[in-house]
Amino acid sequence: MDQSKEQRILNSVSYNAVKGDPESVINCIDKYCSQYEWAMNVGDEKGTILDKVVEEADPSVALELGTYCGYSAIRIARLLKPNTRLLTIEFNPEFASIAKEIIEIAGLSEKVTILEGHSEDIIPQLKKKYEVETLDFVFLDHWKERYAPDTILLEECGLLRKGSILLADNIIYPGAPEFIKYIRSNKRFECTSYPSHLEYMKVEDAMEKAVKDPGAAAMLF
Ligand SMILES: Nc1ncnc2c1ncn2CCCCCNC(=O)c1cc(-c2ccc(F)cc2)cc(O)c1O
Ligand SMILES: [Mg+2]
Repeated sequence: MDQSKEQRILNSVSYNAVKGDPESVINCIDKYCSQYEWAMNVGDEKGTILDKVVEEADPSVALELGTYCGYSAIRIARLLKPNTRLLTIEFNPEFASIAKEIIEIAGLSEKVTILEGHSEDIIPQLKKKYEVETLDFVFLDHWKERYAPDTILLEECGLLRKGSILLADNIIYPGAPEFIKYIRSNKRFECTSYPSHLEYMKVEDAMEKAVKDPGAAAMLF
């Protein structure tokens, strides 16, 4: 049976990347996906925005929705401090298994836990089953029509605190209009748009940052 594109990405990382070096894994995936086969990794241009927001959040517990091949999980986890962790939810079992191997090659398996299943099923389990109190940072990069309902679900499950930072990919392309409508009209979130481009393409895209109750967090210190 022919290999999948995701398996070919893993082959390229396994052959070309330096084991234990997250930067070399990131560069290898970006090189492969810009030169040979486009794939829906966040990419280097939007990845730089992701890096800056992760550094701003300096999370103890981070959540990613939509692991895919693990590219953004590696970008996030490589910036995390000791004794902090990233939980990432992936619905597609093949993607989850490929991501696990690529994250292992990057040497970040200790910091990243891949949870296989639907975000709407796993989010309600985070507190009890995965010992999460609240989430400091959430990266939304799964089905675009799930961004809004899953943000509401995170709230309902008491997983967001004052100052929790959400960052959403693909606001322009493929687009997440319901999420933008919801989050920008919600007074409890302070939103910022970061114009960019679709990964590996000249197509316009953007990321949206939403900070929960920012003022309140600031008043605490
Ligand atoms: N309920 C759940 N829970 C967890 N995972 C779940 C889920 N439900 C689904 N999934 C699994 C995620 C499915 C992939 C999500 N990402 C995308 O769909 C995506 C697509 C493009 C794209 C752009 C131009 C094109 F021409 C074609 C595609 C770019 C991106 O950056 C993307 O993130
Ligand atoms: Mg995306």
